[in-house]
Amino acid sequence: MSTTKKNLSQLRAAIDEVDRELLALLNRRAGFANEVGELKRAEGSPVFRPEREAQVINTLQAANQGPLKSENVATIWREIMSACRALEAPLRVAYLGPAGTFSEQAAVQFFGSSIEHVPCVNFDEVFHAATAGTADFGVVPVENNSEGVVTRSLDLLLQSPLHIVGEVSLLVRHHLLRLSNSLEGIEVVLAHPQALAQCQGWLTKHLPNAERRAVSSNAEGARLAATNPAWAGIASERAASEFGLHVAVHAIQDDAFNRTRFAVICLPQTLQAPQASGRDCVSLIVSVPNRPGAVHDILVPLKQHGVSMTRFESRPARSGQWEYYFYIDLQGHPSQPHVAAALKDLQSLCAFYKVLGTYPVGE
Ligand SMILES: O=C(O)C(=O)C[C@]1(C(=O)O)C=C[C@@H](O)C=C1
Repeated sequence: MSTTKKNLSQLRAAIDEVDRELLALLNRRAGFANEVGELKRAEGSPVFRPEREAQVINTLQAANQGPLKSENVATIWREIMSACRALEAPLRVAYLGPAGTFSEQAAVQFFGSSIEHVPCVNFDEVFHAATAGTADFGVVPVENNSEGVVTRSLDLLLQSPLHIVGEVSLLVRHHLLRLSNSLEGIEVVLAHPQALAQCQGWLTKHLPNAERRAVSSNAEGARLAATNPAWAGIASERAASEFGLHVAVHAIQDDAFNRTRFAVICLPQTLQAPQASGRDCVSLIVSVPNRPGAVHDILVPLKQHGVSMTRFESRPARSGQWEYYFYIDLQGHPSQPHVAAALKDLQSLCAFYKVLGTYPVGE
């Protein structure tokens, strides 16, 4: 029979003691990261090493004996490494702002919260910031599982020197935000066109007479909704607290599992393609000669070499002809011989071939 059960104040004292030890250990870790930063500065190598961060988390998850859950281990160490990284050099990340957008949430989910925020007014500016060097990385949405591709992002990827080094998938819940807590008297609903589209069923049913007004971002819609009691925005809870609004109705998106995939982009000199992580993806843009069977032909090398295609999208080439660019995602890493062979054969069949990036598959 145990007579040594601790009471609340004893347990809190034990927690305080562990926290002091943790703090000392974390600062020791941060000291090593500082030294890594000095080495990297001396050799001019990139501070952010996603494959190393993935390795740290995988090793700890494998060693974890609980009671902490595996996903908590990942969340905690993502933040620890974000803080250590920030000691090595500040990481500037551009995304569609203002504060409170899902793009900002995606940036923090990928890099942790110790980053310098570079909010931009549109996707073009995100690409420009990462190209011109006012940001080290950009985070842009590329696809939503209910609305399909984000066409502007895809078109910008075609023209840009930036490559994709990572992806984040975010469960997107849209809330109806306004100054009051009811649906009475809403005349205008303001949001990004993607959000309006993702909530169109709900809006038609519950606010059939309200005007739907497209604005540059959901957070901008929320900001405007805070200026007029007859206006409502569609945005995140974060945006509600940012602009002092009520969540009048939670989760109004038509698809309960509404997910958006974001690409993390940068110049190749900022970060080269991450090494193989074991679960990787290659993104390509190709076009084929305008002849019968050409689209079918590009699928043949994939089948021959046993490479799975996880995405196939088309965008008009705007050549005045009925020509298209195809956006293709393949499973694997070019360091794997069967993937390298498939890419080589595929390239030989294409009139245009651009590798957008090779990166670990997002969660
Ligand atoms: O191992 C490195 O290269 C580090 O800079 C250290 C560290 C870490 O905190 O563990 C920090 C940043 C990198 O993205 C990867 C890992």
